[in-house]
Amino acid sequence: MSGVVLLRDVAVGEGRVKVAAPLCSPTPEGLLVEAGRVTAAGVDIAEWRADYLLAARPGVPLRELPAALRERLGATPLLLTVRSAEEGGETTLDDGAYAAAVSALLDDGAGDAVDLELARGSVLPGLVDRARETGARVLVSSHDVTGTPPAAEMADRLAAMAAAGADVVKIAVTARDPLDVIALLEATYTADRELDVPVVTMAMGPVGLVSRLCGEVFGSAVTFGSVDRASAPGQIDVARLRDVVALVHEHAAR
Ligand SMILES: O=C1C[C@@](O)(C(=O)O)C[C@@H](O)[C@@H]1O
Repeated sequence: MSGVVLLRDVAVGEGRVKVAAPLCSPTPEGLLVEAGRVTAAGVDIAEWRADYLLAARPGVPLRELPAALRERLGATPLLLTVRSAEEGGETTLDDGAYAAAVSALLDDGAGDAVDLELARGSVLPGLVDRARETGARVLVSSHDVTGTPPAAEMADRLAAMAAAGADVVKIAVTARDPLDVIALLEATYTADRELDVPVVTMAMGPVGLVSRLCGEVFGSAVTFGSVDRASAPGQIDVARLRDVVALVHEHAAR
């Protein structure tokens, strides 16, 4: 049975599914405004999708920004993410440049947790160590922007993330058919029973929306919605998402 990970005061893997929303602005000024709006919207976790800024301003040092973002977010935990183009993000960095970008942001104190892509195999162990040194919790992730692998393959991938040292494991796939969503939910259920870390899953796209609502029943600990701007297909407004997640917690939890 999955464990619980504390991000500031937010217990991931316990009780109601936690609602996360991305900060996607490509400018520091825009990010600070977005951080204020996301916090005011009452999300449980803010995800800084730093790939938008890194792609718009390659090589620009960001030293004061993480601290300013932190201050703007108050008690809301911050998940740092540099998402690669192959996984639905904006950056086209080779493994070395990806590791350098993530490490620099970690060193500047940019995250209570950091998202590290499983596919970054060769630099992943070093980044896991670096995150631990900075006190950030490690979420290892995998995104399929074209389709949905078989349930067993998704469950294996989630297990590989846990074996790589993840505190939280996460998979996002693209659903083209309701059976894709069923496969994702089966993998979620299996991983939640077999792993001792919180599991986070979602099916992207309109068919996948239902997977963002029912996580507590199948064993997914976090769902992603949007405040101003979606970072993936199928995200809905966090206010409505929070209501549904609370409804499930109240009436339909396992
Ligand atoms: O991994 C995820 C989940 C996500 O892809 C989604 O489908 O909501 C959105 C991303 O910002 C985040 O990093």
